[in-house]
Amino acid sequence: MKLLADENMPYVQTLFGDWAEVTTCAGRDITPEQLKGVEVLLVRSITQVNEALLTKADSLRFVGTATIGCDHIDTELLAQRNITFASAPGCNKVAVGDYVLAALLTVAEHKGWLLKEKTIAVVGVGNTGSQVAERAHALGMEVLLCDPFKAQQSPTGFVELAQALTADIISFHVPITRDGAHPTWHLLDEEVIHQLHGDQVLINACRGEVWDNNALLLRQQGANPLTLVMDVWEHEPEVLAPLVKHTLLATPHIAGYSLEGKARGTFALYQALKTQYGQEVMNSVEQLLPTPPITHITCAGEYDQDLCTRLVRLIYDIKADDRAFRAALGQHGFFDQLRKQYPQRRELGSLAVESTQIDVQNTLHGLGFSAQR
Ligand SMILES: NC(=O)c1ccc[n+]([C@@H]2O[C@H](COP(=O)([O-])OP(=O)(O)OC[C@H]3O[C@@H](n4cnc5c(N)ncnc54)[C@H](O)[C@@H]3O)[C@@H](O)[C@H]2O)c1
Ligand SMILES: O=C(O)[C@H](O)[C@H](O)COP(=O)(O)O
Repeated sequence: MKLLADENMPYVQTLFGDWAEVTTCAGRDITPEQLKGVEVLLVRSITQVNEALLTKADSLRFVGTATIGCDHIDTELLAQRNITFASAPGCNKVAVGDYVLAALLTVAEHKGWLLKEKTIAVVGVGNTGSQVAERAHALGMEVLLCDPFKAQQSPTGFVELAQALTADIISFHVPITRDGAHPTWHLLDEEVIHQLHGDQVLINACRGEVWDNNALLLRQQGANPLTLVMDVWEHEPEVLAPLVKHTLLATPHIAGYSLEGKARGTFALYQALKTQYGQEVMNSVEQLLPTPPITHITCAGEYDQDLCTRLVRLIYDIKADDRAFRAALGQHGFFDQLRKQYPQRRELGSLAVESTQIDVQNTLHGLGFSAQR
């Protein structure tokens, strides 16, 4: 069986190499010719799987995306052609939670804020948004949840977008949608951007098109710029370069790029594909992962935001990602290059943190660290 996979997908050879003829290539460059005779196509979010790509894909039986977002896949077309489709919901939600936590602590350091005195609005309370909300609760923040679809099912506990937009920090975790009752394309449009006040912080770790980047640039060039954390950009891999110097943190769509998150993405497709072919599956992704560089730490003393910042940076230094982005900005192909060469990043849960004080221990676990190894 011929299997073609994106080269940025770890563990493809390990999981599929014994029963498929595996070829890998750059996800943005897959051509219709390459799909001739291919039965299984495994992509990440940068491959547009549409009519144009599938013109010569006569043998294609299975398409999988090792990502949460599916906006790059024409799922109707796949259904029409009887091609099984699988994605990896939730695979990198923990990594996104880690990313936003690291961003919050860096924002707080920059602004001299105590996060427990601040309000955060989570817009989109699914897999990734819930991770962010949990960590913000553990930080002692007031958390506003905004999700009109979830609010329909359980009307208490959610706020309207207008109220969410009054929070000190607003973090976006919605899929990109252009239709329906609550489309997210340019959810943050010129009008909304204009209403925000200069002390507010915006975080986008979902899809670039949720924010109107040109309108944002205009706002940032004015008298009261916002504090911005941008992992995703309109028109990736292009970036509106002048906007970068008006961001506090800028990264190349790597919020979900923990080793665990990527491995879970490939593993979800392995399970779906093996099941389709009636084969036995390994049931845990853990056995694929190497031992993390630091596995265990004991904390003395009280919990404070500074301790939290130091512990998070031990595992994930978001400022290093930001520095690499700014250093490479403008070089040809820099965005994809940074993603391809992304260093191995582990999740906070790979570190077991112990403290003799139960409240410190509980807080650190709420932030995503493990208890015992
Ligand atoms: N930057 C990254 O590396 C990265 C990683 C993972 C996911 N993502 C993106 O983040 C998106 C969200 O991921 P997820 O796993 O949380 O998805 P999810 O489907 O679990 O949750 C999305 C939530 O958004 C809500 N929603 C939809 N439209 C809304 C609107 N107009 N206002 C408020 N809420 C709305 C939905 O009801 C749902 O609860 C993905 O679709 C993907 O595009 C990015
Ligand atoms: O939707 C997702 O899961 C994320 O956006 C994912 O992390 C993107 O990774 P990529 O497909 O760009 O490698």
